[in-house]
Amino acid sequence: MNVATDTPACSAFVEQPGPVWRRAVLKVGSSLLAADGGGLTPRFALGLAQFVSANLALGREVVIVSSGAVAAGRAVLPKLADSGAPMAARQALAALGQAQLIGLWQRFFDRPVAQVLLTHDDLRNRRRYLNARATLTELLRLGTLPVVNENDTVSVDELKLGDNDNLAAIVAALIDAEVLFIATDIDGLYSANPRIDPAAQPIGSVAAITPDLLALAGGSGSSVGTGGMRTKLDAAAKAAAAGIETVLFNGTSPAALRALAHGQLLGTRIRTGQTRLAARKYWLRHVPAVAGAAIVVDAGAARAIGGKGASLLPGGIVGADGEFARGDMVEIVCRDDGTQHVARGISQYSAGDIRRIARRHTRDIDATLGYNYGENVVHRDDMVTL
Ligand SMILES: Nc1ncnc2c1ncn2[C@@H]1O[C@H](COP(=O)(O)OP(=O)(O)O)[C@@H](O)[C@H]1O
Ligand SMILES: N[C@@H](CCC(=O)OP(=O)(O)O)C(=O)O
Repeated sequence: MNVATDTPACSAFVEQPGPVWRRAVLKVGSSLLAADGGGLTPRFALGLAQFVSANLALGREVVIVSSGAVAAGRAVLPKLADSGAPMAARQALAALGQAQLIGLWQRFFDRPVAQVLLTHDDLRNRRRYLNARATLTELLRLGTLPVVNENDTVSVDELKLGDNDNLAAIVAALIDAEVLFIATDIDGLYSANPRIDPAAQPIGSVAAITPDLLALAGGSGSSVGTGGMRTKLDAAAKAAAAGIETVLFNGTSPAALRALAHGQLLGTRIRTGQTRLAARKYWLRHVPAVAGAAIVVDAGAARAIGGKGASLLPGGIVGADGEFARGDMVEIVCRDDGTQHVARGISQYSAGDIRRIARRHTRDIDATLGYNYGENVVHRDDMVTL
């Protein structure tokens, strides 16, 4: 197997302490997986897989967001890559390459690799967002390694996320990760694209993603990459808004991988100071609730939510006002002693379902509805008290 050599620019970055984390997303770009310009190669994937394995062995959880399906597909059917139907051809290439991509990752791990393909709609629609979150969380609980990609085969241009840097940031927020690691073919963020400007200076840490900073970021440096540094900074901004730190490092560099293995970092840390909890609570406090929608609870549930920060279970629910869907933001009110606004949060069940399971034990949800989305009608992480 080829051993990657450090790129000269790597020495420009100074080693610094890396983040402390328990759950992370690792985004791996096509530039690393199809590095030789042909199909997929294990050349750099192996080092990244070792990084993942070492962390899994420490009890940490990792979701990989992996690009490379289109590049892999191109190698399977080179003629298709040059044919005249770009959209359908790209989608066909993604379908061909995706199987190879999962095969590549599975080679490195004893634990099962789970393929998760997401579309823009899955992440926009709150119900599907919650379903994607539930599936990914379950896959982690089961000890599998989820490998996520955009479902390029069904996403047409207008509906595409388009780049996996942003998809990875959304997935990081979705699973409540502490860190988004973006492995790419360059050592980190520079003051300009160093492939074009040899005077470009390394930027080891970023505390705010400003328009000036975004202006430094150029496009992709390879024939297989999408978006270049710009989409990475957009992704870092998205992650930061959810209180998640982003780390950019060179997945081709043994020195960068060595540093990570020792809890250090050679690359760029993007931390804006927003904590995850503060970001989530801010969002929960400010996203509009469905007009006229409320879950009505009894005084005991109101006390448990307000005093102990408990999740809301069906047993403490009296009823539901208005109409809302699973995934909607709703008020939680108590009318036992006048009307008291207790909290607001994301309901795991629709208004109709809640009316049917109100006052029942959690174990009866399945028998009552014929399905269940878990015992919590509103999970405490999805709720802010008022
Ligand atoms: N300011 C910058 N700092 C570092 N890299 C930059 C900058 N501007 C543009 N780039 C380019 O971004 C590329 C990485 O993005 P990309 O090719 O999309 O890779 P990936 O496939 O890993 O997503 C680098 O190889 C580099 O050419
Ligand atoms: N979903 C596409 C990758 C899109 C993308 O963002 O690529 P990259 O810039 O290499 O991370 C694929 O698997 O080919």
